[in-house]
Amino acid sequence: MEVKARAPGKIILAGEHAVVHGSTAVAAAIDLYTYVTLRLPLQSAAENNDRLTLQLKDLSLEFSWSVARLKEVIPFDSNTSTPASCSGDTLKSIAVLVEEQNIPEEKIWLSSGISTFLWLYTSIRGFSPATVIITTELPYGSGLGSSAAFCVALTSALIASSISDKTRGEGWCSLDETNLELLNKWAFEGEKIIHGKPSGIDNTVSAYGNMIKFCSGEITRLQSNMPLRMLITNTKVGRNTKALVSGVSERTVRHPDAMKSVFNAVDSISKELAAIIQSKDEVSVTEKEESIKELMEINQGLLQSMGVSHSSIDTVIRTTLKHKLTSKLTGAGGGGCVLTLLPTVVSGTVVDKAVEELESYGFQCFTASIGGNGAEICF
Ligand SMILES: Nc1ncnc2c1ncn2[C@@H]1O[C@H](COP(=O)(O)OP(=O)(O)OP(=O)(O)O)[C@@H](O)[C@H]1O
Ligand SMILES: C[C@@](O)(CCO)CC(=O)[O-]
Ligand SMILES: [Mg+2]
Repeated sequence: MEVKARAPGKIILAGEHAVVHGSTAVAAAIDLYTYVTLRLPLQSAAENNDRLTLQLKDLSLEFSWSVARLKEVIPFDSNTSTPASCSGDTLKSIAVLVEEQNIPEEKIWLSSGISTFLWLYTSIRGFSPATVIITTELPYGSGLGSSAAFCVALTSALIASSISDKTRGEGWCSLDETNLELLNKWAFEGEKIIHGKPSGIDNTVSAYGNMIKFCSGEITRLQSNMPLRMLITNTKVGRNTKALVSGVSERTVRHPDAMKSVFNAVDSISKELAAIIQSKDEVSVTEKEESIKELMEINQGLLQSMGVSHSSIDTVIRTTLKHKLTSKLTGAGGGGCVLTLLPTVVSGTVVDKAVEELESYGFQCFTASIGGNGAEICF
């Protein structure tokens, strides 16, 4: 039997990091996906194929464990109906299984993803043999939610494999609300292994799609009433969300009052941004874009004060400003991707010039459609 699933990456328009500390944030799905194919051997062939294999196709990497080895190392404390957190001890056991795979040193950043794979797979499907094939259109560790898309696509495929009513040949279809809620909870548990202390915004927007306002786990789906075009620039500076999130927490411990004010300011920015995007007033698109530009500028300043910007991000901001375009980092920062608002009045020539200059620094620029579908499955 074969099941496929896909889940989108995301951009955060306002509120990253502060959202971990209870502020509001606004995020939208983008049309770049992570795909998972789950192949289960036929019952009769299962005894001859007793391995769990993970293929990361884009990286030409394959990892494989015998089911007997998994049973030997992972304590069986899973329960398929209620998502639970991976305990520190289980994570240590899983780390042994990951180490045995001798991941190439230059790809060692994959370890947390592979641990997450083993945790989610064995928790949801137990110790059954399978081959799981993963491909992605998202850059790894760049602020576009590659970790969340990975967790959401994987849990979608795992949950879909146990759905009895499999309507075949109908192309991509969404999951029902109950399964969406379930897979989002599992994906959040997976994100905890990768991010340490995630807010849950990335897995939620990847699971549900569209554009959302998110605050302390509460989701409001936003209906955009204006065109919103963003240029995405990948600085290609590698970074790690877990380290950046913990850096902000440490700063908050050192300066609680100052950081509280920063988080409150971000909360106001996200709420104002959500209101502008949804507003049906007579205010012109140009005026709305001017307000969004200013909010992005203030948000970037506050991200700077949280210590999560980077010289490569500053270069993108300075370069786009030369062309009168406003930018802010998106996701965890520290390098990764930067968003630049492309107002409706801006000509293609201006954008082309800005892109040419950005690419001359070795950055990669692209656009993506904003606010599309969330997780989908296909039989
Ligand atoms: N397709 C994938 N296959 C395996 N592991 C993945 C995949 N995508 C992401 N990961 C794991 O997620 C890690 C990157 O997650 P991280 O949260 O640091 O960045 P991001 O999710 O791309 O950015 P952000 O969290 O800022 O949106 C990788 O180091 C890897 O462990
Ligand atoms: C930096 C952060 O706010 C967003 C990463 O895309 C972390 C999180 O919310 O989990
Ligand atoms: Mg992430």
